[in-house]
Amino acid sequence: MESKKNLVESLETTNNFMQFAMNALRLRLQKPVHHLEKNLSLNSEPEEEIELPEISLEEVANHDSASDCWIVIYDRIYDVTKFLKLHPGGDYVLLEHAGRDATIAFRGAGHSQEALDSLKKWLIGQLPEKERIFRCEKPIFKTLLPN
Ligand code: HEM
Repeated sequence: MESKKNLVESLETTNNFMQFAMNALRLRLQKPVHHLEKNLSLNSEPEEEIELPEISLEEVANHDSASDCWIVIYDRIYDVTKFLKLHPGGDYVLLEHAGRDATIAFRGAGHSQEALDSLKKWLIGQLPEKERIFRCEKPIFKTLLPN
């Protein structure tokens, strides 16, 4: 009887310990992930908060031609009109996305770090908070965001 009681006690202790360990692990996992989410970018330097003018998708859609070409990449707006003829991937891939979101195509093309850095040159604004899907509280994914 005594040994049964001991066994039950020991099982309870083990159970408590396992719960404690699981909670500790959960906390341990939460911390770095949260930290990473905040700072994830291809550059090693932490992302700076940039004050950019807000431009809606409706406004972006007005700039959809070779003489006036805006595209959206990771919730930011780029005026690529002057870049069309310079783009190593050709102007047509940019024109296909004129006035629209080009993030998936941009990501799919597997651009280099240099290409990601060069985005800044054409940056003119960002989507309003409610239209963002990457740089927002519950993004689709947070990896590979350019600064
Ligand atoms: C402002 C936006 C963009 C910038 C600054 C940019 C920049 C560049 C750069 C610098 C390269 C040379 C290779 C590299 O360094 O990765 C490149 C290649 C390429 N880009 Fe873009 N790109 C932009 C948007 C896009 C978009 C929206 C697409 C859509 C599919 C695209 C498709 C390609 C492809 C297919 C290549 C490979 C060309 C080849 O190797 O023959 N790019 N881009």
